[in-house]
Amino acid sequence: MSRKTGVDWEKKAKETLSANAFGYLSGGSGSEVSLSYNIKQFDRYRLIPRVLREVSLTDTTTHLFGSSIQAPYLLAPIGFHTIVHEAGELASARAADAAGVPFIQSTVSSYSIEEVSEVMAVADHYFQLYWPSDDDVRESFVRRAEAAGVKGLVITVDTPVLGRREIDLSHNYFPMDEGAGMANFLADPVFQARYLSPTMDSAEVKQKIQSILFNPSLTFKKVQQLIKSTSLPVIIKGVLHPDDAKRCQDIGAKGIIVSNHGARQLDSAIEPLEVLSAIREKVGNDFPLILDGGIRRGADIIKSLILGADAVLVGRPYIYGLTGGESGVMDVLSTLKEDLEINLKLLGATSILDCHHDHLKRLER
Ligand SMILES: Cc1cc2nc3c(=O)[nH]c(=O)nc-3n(C[C@H](O)[C@H](O)[C@H](O)COP(=O)(O)O)c2cc1C
Ligand SMILES: O=C(O)C(=O)c1ccccc1
Repeated sequence: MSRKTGVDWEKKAKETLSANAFGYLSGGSGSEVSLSYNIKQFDRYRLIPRVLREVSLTDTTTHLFGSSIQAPYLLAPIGFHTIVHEAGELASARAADAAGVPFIQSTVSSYSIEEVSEVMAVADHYFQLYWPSDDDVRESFVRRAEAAGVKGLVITVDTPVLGRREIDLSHNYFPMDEGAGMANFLADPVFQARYLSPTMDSAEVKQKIQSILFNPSLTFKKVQQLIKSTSLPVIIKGVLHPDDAKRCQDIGAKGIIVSNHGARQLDSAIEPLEVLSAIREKVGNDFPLILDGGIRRGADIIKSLILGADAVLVGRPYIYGLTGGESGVMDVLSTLKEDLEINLKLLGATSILDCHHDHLKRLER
């Protein structure tokens, strides 16, 4: 990835983190075709500005799931933040809170749902669920998220198994080996009672977590049952086919995240922007769609919004920023906001609602 937001946090991450940790963060699956196309997807479109529009004031705020957010992006769920900085998710969540944009906490976070929820005062806190293959642990995670007051559940469905990431295989690296990503399990009463014993060493604990982390037998039906059983809105992450998007809508999901998991799951998975319009057409105008993968600049956000997204997720840029702790993440978020504001003005728009199809052209080549 060659594009940067503000300070070159990617370079800083590469220089300061171990090759193993940086490889894990930056890498994709298989031949990494999707990884490069996630960045290039935005270049197939050009923006057509309109002039003389009085753009001295620009408003980047929008509404998502009933909340006002300061800019149309959220921090993507990323596991294992303490491999980057000891303050981990607490720093990222505080930075999101300061920027007034939501933070989506991963199941494999290094601080628990309860600890992250404590540090978020203003912005929305979402919990991303990797559906454990043990139903009682899953149930316990959902009840804890409800009790902690999270805004919604994000269920990731593109990970029945982990994608094959050659960089990690070549390093024999798994971030849990650094003690990261286990907090939600270690703090869970059901997990503790069922899987932990005082004589266990850390290798055994990790093995227990990994043995239940993913669930290849998940179906629409099971997700529908969960939707019915919780008071929280459920958003489904990792959908790329319009018919799947429609099924998510039909089973009661409140929105979906159009995503190829930052090109880390299916090798050669299609770029999210390529399927966005068809998904929007299928689900209608009133169903929230969030796009992620390769968002690096304000113009990428504008193109996503024009093609049908209500908001986007930002992944790697902020996790690289976390090498500078909370202020590093804040720097990434404020640079992105500034870039979005400047580009809205240059487009001739005073708000994100002003971004329309007549501002966009898809290139033939
Ligand atoms: C290091 C890393 C860890 C990730 N961990 C998770 C995770 O725990 N849960 C999840 O749903 N997605 C996870 N993702 C995927 C992101 O939520 C998001 O889809 C992706 O990073 C977006 O692409 P971008 O990094 O190009 O912005 C992870 C991505 C990265 C880079
Ligand atoms: O790295 C990832 O993308 C990811 O989602 C993950 C989750 C759990 C274990 C390992 C990787």
